[in-house]
Amino acid sequence: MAAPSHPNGRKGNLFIVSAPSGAGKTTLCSAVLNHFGDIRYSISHTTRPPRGSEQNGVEYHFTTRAAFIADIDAGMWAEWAEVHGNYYGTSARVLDQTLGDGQDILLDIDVQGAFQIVERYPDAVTIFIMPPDFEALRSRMENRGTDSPEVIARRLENARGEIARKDRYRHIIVNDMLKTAVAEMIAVMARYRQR
Ligand SMILES: Nc1nc2c(ncn2[C@@H]2O[C@H](COP(=O)(O)OP(=O)(O)O)[C@@H](O)[C@H]2O)c(=O)[nH]1
Ligand SMILES: Nc1ncnc2c1ncn2[C@@H]1O[C@H](COP(=O)(O)OP(=O)(O)O)[C@@H](O)[C@H]1O
Repeated sequence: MAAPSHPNGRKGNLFIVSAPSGAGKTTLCSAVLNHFGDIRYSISHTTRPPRGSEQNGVEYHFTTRAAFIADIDAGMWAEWAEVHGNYYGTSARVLDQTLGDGQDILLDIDVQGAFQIVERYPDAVTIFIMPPDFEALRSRMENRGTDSPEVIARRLENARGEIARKDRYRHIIVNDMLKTAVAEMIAVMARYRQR
């Protein structure tokens, strides 16, 4: 049997990052994961189609609505939600195994999913990424060039509701200058990792 990666049998840290679409969450998470090098990224399952160069099993596990719903009934999800018209979910098995091995893990999930995880794992460290202003969200999504105008409009509409719930997060980071936001997020996470 493989030895647990943490010698004290301590559980891993569970970091949750949420943000309205276009705030820069994906960019920030990949910078932070690169920096630490030993934090696992939780690959969600989704019914949304792949965009740009996304690959199955890398950014997401892409699945069908029928398969996703069957997995709800089978109790496979630690949390799941419908976001911008698609289903997204986190595997309970992967999450419990990772934390049990003493391995830190980062979840990039929406506000509904974040609250479900906090119910189930009260020690979860929640981080909300804010854009500097609403206009930045629009221009970042437009510049990213991966979504249709209809998809962008829907995501902008949903952003207000997501931002309205930001105060339930332990940490709020404004992603104005990318470098500053990355440094801030690293500092927040490093504090928990030292405990
Ligand atoms: N509840 C939940 N939300 C997720 C999960 N994976 C991704 N999301 C959220 O779904 C939303 C849309 O993600 P995505 O389609 O990748 O677009 P993005 O907003 O541009 O990153 C974002 O708020 C993600 O944080 C998941 O497993 N569960
Ligand atoms: N601080 C920033 N300043 C300007 N552009 C940014 C910043 N952070 C991210 N971006 C850009 O904004 C777009 C959306 O970022 P992304 O990380 O995909 O957001 P999200 O995952 O939150 O939807 C990308 O094209 C990204 O390069």
